[in-house]
Amino acid sequence: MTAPFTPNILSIAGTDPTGGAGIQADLKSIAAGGGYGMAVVTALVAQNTRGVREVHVPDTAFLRAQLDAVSDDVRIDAVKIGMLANTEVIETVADWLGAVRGATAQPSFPVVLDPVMIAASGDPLLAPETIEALRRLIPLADLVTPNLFELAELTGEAVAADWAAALAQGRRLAEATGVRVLVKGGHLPGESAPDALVAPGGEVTEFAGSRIHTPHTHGTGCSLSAGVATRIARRPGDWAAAVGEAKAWLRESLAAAGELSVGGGSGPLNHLAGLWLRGGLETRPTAEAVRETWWAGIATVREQTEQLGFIRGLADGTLERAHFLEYIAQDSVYLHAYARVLARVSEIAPSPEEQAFWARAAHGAIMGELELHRARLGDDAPIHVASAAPSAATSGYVNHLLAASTKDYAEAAAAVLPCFWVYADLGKRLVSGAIHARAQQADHPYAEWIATYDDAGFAADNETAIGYVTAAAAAADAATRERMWRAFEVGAIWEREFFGQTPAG
Ligand SMILES: Nc1ncnc2c1ncn2[C@@H]1O[C@H](COP(=O)(O)OP(=O)(O)O)[C@@H](O)[C@H]1O
Ligand SMILES: Cc1ncc(COP(=O)(O)OP(=O)(O)O)c(N)n1
Repeated sequence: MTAPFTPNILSIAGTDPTGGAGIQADLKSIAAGGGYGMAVVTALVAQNTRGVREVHVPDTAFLRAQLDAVSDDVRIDAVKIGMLANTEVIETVADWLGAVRGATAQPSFPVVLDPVMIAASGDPLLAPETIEALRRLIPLADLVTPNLFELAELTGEAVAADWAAALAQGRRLAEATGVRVLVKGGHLPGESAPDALVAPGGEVTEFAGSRIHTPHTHGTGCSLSAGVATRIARRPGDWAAAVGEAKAWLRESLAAAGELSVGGGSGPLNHLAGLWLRGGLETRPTAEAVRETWWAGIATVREQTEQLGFIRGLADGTLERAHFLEYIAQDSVYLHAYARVLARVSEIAPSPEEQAFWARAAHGAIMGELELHRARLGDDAPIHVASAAPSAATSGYVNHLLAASTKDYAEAAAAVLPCFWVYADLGKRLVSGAIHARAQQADHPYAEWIATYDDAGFAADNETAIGYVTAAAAAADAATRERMWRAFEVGAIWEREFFGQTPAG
């Protein structure tokens, strides 16, 4: 699976410490649209949901330093410009755009300009004498997104009283500047809140929308423009799609604004409501993390298994043959049932690859292993060994597997995994002499049996089984993952009980 393209989106705007407008809103909007958000602050605004209290505009040399810090290091895929406060700020941003956009280090990127002038509360966010400088900035943008008041200021006309008048003003602005205009109808009276893209040639693409009845519209313009910048970076050139998708997202965020409880005035959008609804809040581990956690989770059981008299005796060669044969007999009984469970796992596997893998494992268990065991029993095996009744440990283990196999694929596959993983690990440690050096000597009484653990094919199958089960666990919801872990853990405990069932302990 290829990773989705995550565009780097830079917001150049003022702040809102309550998080509803300005840079704080932009970053949420960018994240909600699938972008990586970056922010250069033009002005620090002491505001909340009720209004603006104070504005502090830092030295523009520092503004330029922030802009350069970003462009000297990071590929910029789109820029959204919001509050610019005064002429000096506008000119600093214009100079920086002229210097970096299209330069070798920074290929051209789209610019969305939200010509912020006043907050919804009526407080000014741009010095009035600055309108002319803002008009000069527009040709550097690819899209300008004025609300009705800003449109009127930029065209030098009265505020449009209806949608037709707003569109006509938008056409005049687009023609005069040569830049496409997004005319926004959020401040229109009535039941509709339409928007329209107006191209410099006069072509209009309308985006209808009914009015959402909520007082919480703080930061809609900021959020929409940042959302369009994010989407145009993902789909270069398709402005209609970028606006359409951003508006759809804005509408669901506006509709969910009432779920928040932020301030006593006009509250913010619920920027991530749609994502939370569809994706939830749960963090899912990677398959690698599941592998690590589960293996560590059965560390004590694995250690106890390795300390069993049976395993120590098998390693150092002191295991009594009668106990060995008893184990082999129970293993044969177990493998009959295990093969059936593996066949069931294959039957309910979600992909043909997994289906084939588990079916092959079932075949291996019933054929290869049983043949091996028959051969291992030898002439001295008492008759009853070949047709042994299941012991308590064997029955317990088999019942656990059978019960899991009546559940879903996730739980069934997790239950059968310890028989791959614990067995393969124990075998590797036995063969390598890690449990006892004697296990590596050719005259070891169980040398031939120990050698069977050193099987590259089984080691590869073990990795495949771990891969399928941990991937299923990583993709599962928390409750299913917990059931899988329990099935796996209990399976590992039964592995220990199974190895420890002979009088060797
Ligand atoms: N009550 C509302 N219902 C539906 N959409 C709205 C509402 N208020 C604003 N919008 C939408 O929010 C976006 C911003 O519009 P607007 O409020 O006009 O700009 P600004 O926030 O810059 O003043 C537009 O897409 C507009 O259609
Ligand atoms: C720092 C800052 N920038 C812009 C605005 C205006 O945001 P807008 O999206 O137009 O929403 P309202 O505030 O008008 O509801 C702002 N308030 N602060």
